[in-house]
Amino acid sequence: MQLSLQGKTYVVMGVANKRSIAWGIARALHAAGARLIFTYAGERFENEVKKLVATLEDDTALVLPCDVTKDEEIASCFAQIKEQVGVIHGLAHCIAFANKEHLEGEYMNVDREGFLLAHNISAYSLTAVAKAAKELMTEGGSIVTLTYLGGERVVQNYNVMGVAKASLEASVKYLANDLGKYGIRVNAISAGPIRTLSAKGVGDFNSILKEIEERAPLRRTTTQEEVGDTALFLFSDLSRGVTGEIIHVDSGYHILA
Ligand SMILES: CCCCCCc1ccc(Oc2ccc(Oc3cccc(O)n3)cc2)c(O)c1
Repeated sequence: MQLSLQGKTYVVMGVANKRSIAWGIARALHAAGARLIFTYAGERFENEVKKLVATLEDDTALVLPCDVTKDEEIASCFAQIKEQVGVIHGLAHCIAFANKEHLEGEYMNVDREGFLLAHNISAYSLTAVAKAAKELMTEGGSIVTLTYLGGERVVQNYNVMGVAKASLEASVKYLANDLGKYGIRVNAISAGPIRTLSAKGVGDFNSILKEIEERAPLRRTTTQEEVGDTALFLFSDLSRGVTGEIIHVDSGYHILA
């Protein structure tokens, strides 16, 4: 058993820039020899993603648009992937969104539209892409998504994103149950806070980084590379017995009261 992904193909959804966790995952998979397909949502990310992918010097990589709020975009994206590569061995789902004004202050300020938007993009999208990816994972495979402690217990300001992450984490388990018989595993990485473009949308982000450096068992914050390495484990055969699991890569912070 080993960590090599030579001859395998993975879809990485959600790279926005070089600080994205998705990019940390992509670099780990690339280093292990995987072929990568990237999807992004919104024209504004296309150039940034293509520039980043070019640095991998892998001309087999593909970059496709995929707005996960539209079923027809998911269908056409995976139809293109099927046409170009045929079989995939896994998918990294690094997609979430909530309106910024609902990511500070009181949770119950959220309205119906904001609640549904957060759940549509941050929770349902995993189920939607898993359904499409399953058809291409004819040799089995592994699906990994990203979650955060605020989905397990109250973290001030995380608010509706926490409620959506609770839904995402339950989805991981129900999808693991459905897909196990097809040889497909479904897991989540619960990452400690990392200064990404997304993190800019959450209120009082800086104070939580400081608290982690002072109190987390490892006395330091989480890095993109650490998350990438755990994702590599979850995509490799070394984790062949693991499914429906949430692995915390957070310097141990989640064990504290
Ligand atoms: C108060 C909690 C501090 C730690 C938050 C760690 C974290 C950082 C970023 C995370 O990912 C998102 C993704 C989208 C998101 O919604 C956004 C992001 C930017 C602008 C905007 O309008 N919405 C908020 C967080 C995430 O799920 C968790």
